[in-house]
Amino acid sequence: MSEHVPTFPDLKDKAVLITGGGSGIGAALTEGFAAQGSKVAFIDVAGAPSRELADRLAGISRHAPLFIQADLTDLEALKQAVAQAESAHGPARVLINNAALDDRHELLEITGDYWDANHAINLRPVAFTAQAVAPGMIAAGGGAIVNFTSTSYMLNIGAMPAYTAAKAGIVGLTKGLAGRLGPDGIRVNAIAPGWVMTERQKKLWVTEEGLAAMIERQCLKRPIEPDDMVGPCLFLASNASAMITAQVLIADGGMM
Ligand SMILES: NC(=O)c1ccc[n+]([C@@H]2O[C@H](COP(=O)([O-])OP(=O)(O)OC[C@H]3O[C@@H](n4cnc5c(N)ncnc54)[C@H](O)[C@@H]3O)[C@@H](O)[C@H]2O)c1
Repeated sequence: MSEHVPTFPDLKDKAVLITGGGSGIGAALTEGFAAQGSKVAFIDVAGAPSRELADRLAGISRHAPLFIQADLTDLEALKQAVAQAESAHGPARVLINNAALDDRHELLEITGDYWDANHAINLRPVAFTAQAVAPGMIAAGGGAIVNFTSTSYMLNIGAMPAYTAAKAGIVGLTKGLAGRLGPDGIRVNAIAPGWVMTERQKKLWVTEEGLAAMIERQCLKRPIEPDDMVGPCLFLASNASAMITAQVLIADGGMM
């Protein structure tokens, strides 16, 4: 974990639920909240990397993170996963909507079914995880929700229209949820990362030239790592951001 991440005392022993927390940025967040002493539960469809992460963190965390295997495109499974987290740790006081699938797709080839399946992971779970968590969070006295959007939707990228539409939708949803849940003491914000060097990105899309071109456009001249998302997310989850809601925090090394 990066040494530049401070401690947020209010996150200690707090129930935190993270979607897609088994790999990529989500794994860094799982580790980051566990390092704060939070009671972390994470939902992920991928069993092997998630179990490996949970096992590794169990020995070094104040609370062993709880891995719940579920497919978030299945709304019943999503609800059951949230209920399982709640019965283990109590109502979530922090929800991080991080899971996504950034498959590339061609506008001229996509079907209605593809579009729906894409939004079933990239947009719908943000709403329905918030819906499932909200009653417990409200009863517990409030909390914070952080949704992961992306700078990709602001960059006119042509290679993934359903994904970027979903990511733009998350911004609208963030503001709608903030308006609806603010009176109940729940803050809702979004983080828009730039291009983050996860294992998936490196395996599928990162090339030396592509990365160099991105860094050329950033003010800060180094690649963005998953750990770089931890500090902004802890900040928006903690009381340090007590009067911040309905906002999008761009974490892209200064490209936008
Ligand atoms: N990596 C980037 O460059 C980048 C840039 C901008 C925004 N983001 C956003 O940050 C977030 C994390 O991205 P990432 O790059 O770490 O993604 P990733 O693909 O590396 O990890 C996503 C996680 O979500 C899980 N997941 C996928 N489908 C699921 C499903 N149906 N049910 C449950 N879990 C599922 C995966 O198993 C995985 O653990 C996403 O919201 C993404 O849109 C990433």
